[in-house]
Amino acid sequence: MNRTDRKQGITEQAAEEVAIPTVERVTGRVPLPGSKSVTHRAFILAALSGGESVVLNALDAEDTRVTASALRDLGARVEWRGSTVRIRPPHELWRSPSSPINVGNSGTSLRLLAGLAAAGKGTFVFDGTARLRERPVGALTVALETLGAVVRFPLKRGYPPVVIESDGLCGGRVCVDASQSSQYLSSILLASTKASGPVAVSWEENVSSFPYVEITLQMMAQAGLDFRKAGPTEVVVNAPQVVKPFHYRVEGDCSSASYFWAAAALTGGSVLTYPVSQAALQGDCAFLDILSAMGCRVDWTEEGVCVQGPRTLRSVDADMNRMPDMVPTLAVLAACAEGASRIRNVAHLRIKESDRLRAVAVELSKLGVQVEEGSDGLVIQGPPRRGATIETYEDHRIAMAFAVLGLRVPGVVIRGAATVRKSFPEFWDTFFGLIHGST
Ligand SMILES: O=C(O)C1=C[C@@H](OP(=O)(O)O)[C@@H](O)[C@H](O)C1
Ligand SMILES: C=C(OP(=O)(O)O)C(=O)O
Repeated sequence: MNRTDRKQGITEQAAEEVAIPTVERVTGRVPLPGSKSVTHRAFILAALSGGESVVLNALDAEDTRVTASALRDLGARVEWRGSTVRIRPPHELWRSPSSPINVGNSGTSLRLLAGLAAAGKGTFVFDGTARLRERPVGALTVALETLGAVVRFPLKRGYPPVVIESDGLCGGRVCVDASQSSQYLSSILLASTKASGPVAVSWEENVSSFPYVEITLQMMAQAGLDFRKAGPTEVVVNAPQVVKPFHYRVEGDCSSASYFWAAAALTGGSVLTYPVSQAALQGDCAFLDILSAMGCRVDWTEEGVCVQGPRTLRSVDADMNRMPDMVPTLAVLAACAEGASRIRNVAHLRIKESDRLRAVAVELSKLGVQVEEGSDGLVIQGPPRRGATIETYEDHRIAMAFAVLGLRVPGVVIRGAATVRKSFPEFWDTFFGLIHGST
């Protein structure tokens, strides 16, 4: 792909290989798509409502389309116009689709929808890509069984395809093992609102990615659902409840913003991402604290947040358990920082779209960066010494993070670039728009 092609719009051409030009300083403004996590939850809360709800600024990407189409399979009416989505759940309980519900490689869709379906009556089968079949769901189904569902795994115990037979969930007590994924706990919390009686949902302290559970609880509260904290690791959800139909505006996606913050950080430039506010629900906004620790200047404005990169990035030692999706972004910054950086406590990165610890380690090594791969983290010591063609393992976050690194390292080519469609279909247009306006 040459520069002229790039100007004509990468996304339309679904380019598989994209060469990244180096840029002196990246400066500019970047409009953000709606948050993926908030969009998934807004759709599911709409499906729990008693009439038509409207979701504004919804993220239109592969994964949120997966959730929308699964809700259709379950009998909801979903009308998508631009970034406005109208959802009306069926009058009766969820219907059992005649064929498996295909959730692609969207872990959030699989886990949140499995709970939602189990709250209905019938037989529900969830399946997806080859990679999804390697992403576990067993601890969630154990919790659903505690609440009365019957679960089968036709291929491999604990992994999709998963068959859920349910006659509705009962009330009671359930302890969720969310050490592999917070999505199990989010799923049980949402599904519990449809149980036949109140559900005391508890968890161990080792929940991974806990801020996503906080998004779930905050959005349940915004939707008017009744629940109370019964201790540091327990919430009692009142049930059965119906959400009042609502209009909801989705905030900008902080995880998508991170690539542009990183572009400023790596090039000593300055990028404003908007709309996003300090009151954002997403835990990934805390990535800004890490950028500050690395020497960036972070300024919140009325519109959004501006990141300005330093002359030299400082290394960090960071526990990234609470924001796993930010690890590829942090890894490429660490590769250009002074000294060795350590990324800790993210074993759950091995069960994402790719094994992200392995993918980051292998691809950084190709660039001549020294990387030590541990069972649950990485030690990274730059600088990158050469360009290379980067494999993306069908993982959108590997594609976007290494594109940013290419702004500093001559000769980086991203192979499998179209994978960004999972969470950010306009990524390449936004990225090249920004760098063409920069020096
Ligand atoms: O609930 C969510 O919206 C998500 C939770 C996180 O997954 P895990 O809890 O499995 O780490 C995150 O990685 C994913 O991108 C979105
Ligand atoms: C892990 C991710 O998503 P999911 O778990 O929904 O597939 C992600 O977007 O990085």
